[in-house]
Amino acid sequence: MLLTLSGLTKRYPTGDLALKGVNLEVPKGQVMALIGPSGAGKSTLIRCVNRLVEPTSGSVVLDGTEITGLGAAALRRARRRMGMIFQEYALVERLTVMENVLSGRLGYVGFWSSWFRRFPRRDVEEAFRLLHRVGLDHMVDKRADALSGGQRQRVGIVRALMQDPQLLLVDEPTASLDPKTSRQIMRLILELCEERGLAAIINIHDVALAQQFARRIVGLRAGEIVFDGPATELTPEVLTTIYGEEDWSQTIRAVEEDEEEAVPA
Ligand SMILES: Nc1ncnc2c1ncn2[C@@H]1O[C@H](COP(=O)(O)OP(=O)(O)OP(=O)(O)O)[C@@H](O)[C@H]1O
Repeated sequence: MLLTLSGLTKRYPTGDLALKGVNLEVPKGQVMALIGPSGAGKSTLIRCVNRLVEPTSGSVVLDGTEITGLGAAALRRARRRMGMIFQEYALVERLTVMENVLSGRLGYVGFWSSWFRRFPRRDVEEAFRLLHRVGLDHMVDKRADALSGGQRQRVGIVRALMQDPQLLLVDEPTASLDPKTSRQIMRLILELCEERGLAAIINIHDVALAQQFARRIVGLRAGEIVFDGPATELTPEVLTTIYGEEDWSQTIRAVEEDEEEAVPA
């Protein structure tokens, strides 16, 4: 098993119990969507995996390494195996696309080399290759603040992949994107995971998108897993269990199949 969460619990200093003993296993190469109402604990769960949020109790084991309990240096090494993609892109605005992408290698490159922005040639070549893959090779020298939302998210994806991770932690990747760009970004993440045998946990608000792109769906409600199964089993009854009473006929409308490529030619 690539990732095993056992009895994962998080109580914030405010007293909020955000996770109540979550058990979850993610095999190598599996892409999983995490859904649930606002405040269910989705972001907390994702952030507990790499200890951006410190779990109160329970354990996180990644590929045999117990993440909980690692000291600072070992945690830094372990985090290289987990690529993180945020909703808000988290790019450095005044740096170029290439500089933002190469910053994904900072955990590997020595302090002084990175200070002088000297990166090994193979890192630069890999960056070009990945930027080409996501359709941004013509934008390497553009500043991050000159990019559209979808382009920024692609840079964020490439930066995460530069670490050569085993697991992607993806927190609301489409929250600030229009519906068409959202589908392109989700498709791109799925394709890249497939190509590279990468596992992913994707926290996503949009149930229809989750259903369209992820085979496995995990539903969180008030800090507990209340559904774990294939997207095809996400019935109105299940959605009521996750979100409470509502009219789901609109939400689980068949998402119209669009034939666009994830990356425009
Ligand atoms: N830094 C924090 N300090 C205190 N309480 C927090 C903190 N972050 C989250 N919480 C609380 O923990 C619970 C879970 O929050 P979390 O952000 O993980 O949920 P979520 O499912 O990601 O929600 P959303 O979909 O709205 O982002 C909520 O009750 C929230 O108020």
